[in-house]
Amino acid sequence: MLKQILNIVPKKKQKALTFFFIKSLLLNILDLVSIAYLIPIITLLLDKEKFYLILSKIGITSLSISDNSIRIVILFLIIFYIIKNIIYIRFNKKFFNFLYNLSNTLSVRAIKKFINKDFLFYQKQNKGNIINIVMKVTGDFCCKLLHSIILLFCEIIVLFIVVGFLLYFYPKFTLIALLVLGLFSLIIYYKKKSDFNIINTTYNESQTKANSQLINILDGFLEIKSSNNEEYFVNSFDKNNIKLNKVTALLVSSSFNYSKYLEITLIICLGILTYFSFISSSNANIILISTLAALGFKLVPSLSKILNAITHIKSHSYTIKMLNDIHNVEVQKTAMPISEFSSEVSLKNISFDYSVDTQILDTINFKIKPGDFLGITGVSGIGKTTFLYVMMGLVKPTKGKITVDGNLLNNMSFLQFISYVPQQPFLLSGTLLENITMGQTEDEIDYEYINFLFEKLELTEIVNELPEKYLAHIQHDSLRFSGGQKQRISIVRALYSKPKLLILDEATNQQNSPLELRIFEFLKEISEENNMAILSVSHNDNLSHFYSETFILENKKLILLE
Ligand SMILES: Nc1ncnc2c1ncn2[C@@H]1O[C@H](COP(=O)(O)OP(=O)(O)OP(=O)(O)O)[C@@H](O)[C@H]1O
Repeated sequence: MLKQILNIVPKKKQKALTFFFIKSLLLNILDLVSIAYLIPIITLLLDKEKFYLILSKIGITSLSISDNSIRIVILFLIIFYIIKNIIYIRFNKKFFNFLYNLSNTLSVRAIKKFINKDFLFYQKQNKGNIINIVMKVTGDFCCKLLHSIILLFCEIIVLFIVVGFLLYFYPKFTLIALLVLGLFSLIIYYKKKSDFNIINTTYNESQTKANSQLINILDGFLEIKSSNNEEYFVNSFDKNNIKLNKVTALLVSSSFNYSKYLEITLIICLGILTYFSFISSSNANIILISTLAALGFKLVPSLSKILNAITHIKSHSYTIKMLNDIHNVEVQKTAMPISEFSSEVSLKNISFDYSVDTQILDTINFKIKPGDFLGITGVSGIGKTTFLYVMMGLVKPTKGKITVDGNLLNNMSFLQFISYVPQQPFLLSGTLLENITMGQTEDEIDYEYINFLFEKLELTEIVNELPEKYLAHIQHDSLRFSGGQKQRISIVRALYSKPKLLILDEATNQQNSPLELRIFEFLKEISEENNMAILSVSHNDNLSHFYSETFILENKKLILLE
């Protein structure tokens, strides 16, 4: 298990983790030392005479302690405690800062892994699961699992020291206490074992399901409304969310209650000890009682921390499996410096299937050159979008090769000189401007060109009506813009990056006919001016006069229409 955990923690952070472990251990030992100091002081304060008597028994006879020295010792003790606690506070601050920082590093890796994987991987992903990994699993792994493992090791070492000390001075009592506490811990462990498994599996499964149900509700608002069955969707969310909250309650209450169970056990031990007076020398009793009282301060929290740590480790072990391959970020490298697309993109004998028994494209040959305006048509579901995915470098053809300006495309990655406008326009959550400029800084933004494109796509009036203009905030899937307006905003976004090849996948099908024609007029104009190629997939025959060549996709083949 430790090996798997270390595989998840980046190498650079492993060193820091070891450092925090050592520091935590030293602080725990310092804590113990502070308690060891407390024992003679309590004894001294309770009964000075007996303290001398005990000292004489261990051979110290010449020591005389004045009230003044006691005051100094107490002052020293107070200062020692304050310093120790300040060091502890600073350590905790740094340690949690480190753990949450590590959690963030892992979340970013998880996102990178998602965004850098190939398109087919992306299509298969359950968004609820991705959100779970990025927002919860990484946090649970660092702040619950890793933290608990470090605590567990430190506390076990401290416990060994305490038990060793007790065994040396009070073997009989310690053995009985060990027996009672050991038995108690075993009972607790077996009683809670099934709970740990339930918590672990519930966190593993129900969080993803609850997230998915929530996404359904957020994204499917209108669909759910029209089904008139809101109750069903809320209940589906509730069913998983309640499971999560139940196990969290179990986990939190266990954490709180361990120390209470331990206190009961300790009190019983102390009671038995006092009642039967295990040791013959009455002088030593006061030392023993004060030792136990002082150790009780350390022992109870220490044991309670151990039980807590075990609970958290067992309950969050699911995170290891989920983050197992987090570092396998396959950044999709381009096999060649992406060519400028100065002469042609060529597809030779391309075949493609999503699975063995469903071939979509069969031995297709196709070429597009700068300045071309080509059209593709074909019945619904025949594979037009799939063909575009292959052409853009998003999915790897099963057979055949793609070349750009004669250079073979080896590794699949989105070809940078292409802008793609999909059937369903997607507006990001952000301002209208951010939706166009897609991450450009203020200095880089070409407002003049944006104004020009908005004008040509007949969006200027719409923007002018918005109080915040280009800075109007959009929620994704917002109904603030109509379907047609969203499509036009998507076309502006695609053109703004000045692509060499514009791919339109039924990108204007929500426009009224005259507007669609005007958009195509403009596209033809801009294509001629900038030598930009356009490949348009559409069912609309009225657009065919814009194309120099029209193809039809049928029976898995791309055929040129004469
Ligand atoms: N990721 C995928 N896994 C398996 N099959 C898929 C996948 N994506 C698409 N398909 C299937 O491939 C076929 C072609 O789909 P595609 O979207 O390319 O058709 P299309 O011609 O663009 O359709 P439309 O005109 O309706 O948009 C469909 O039968 C579809 O179900």
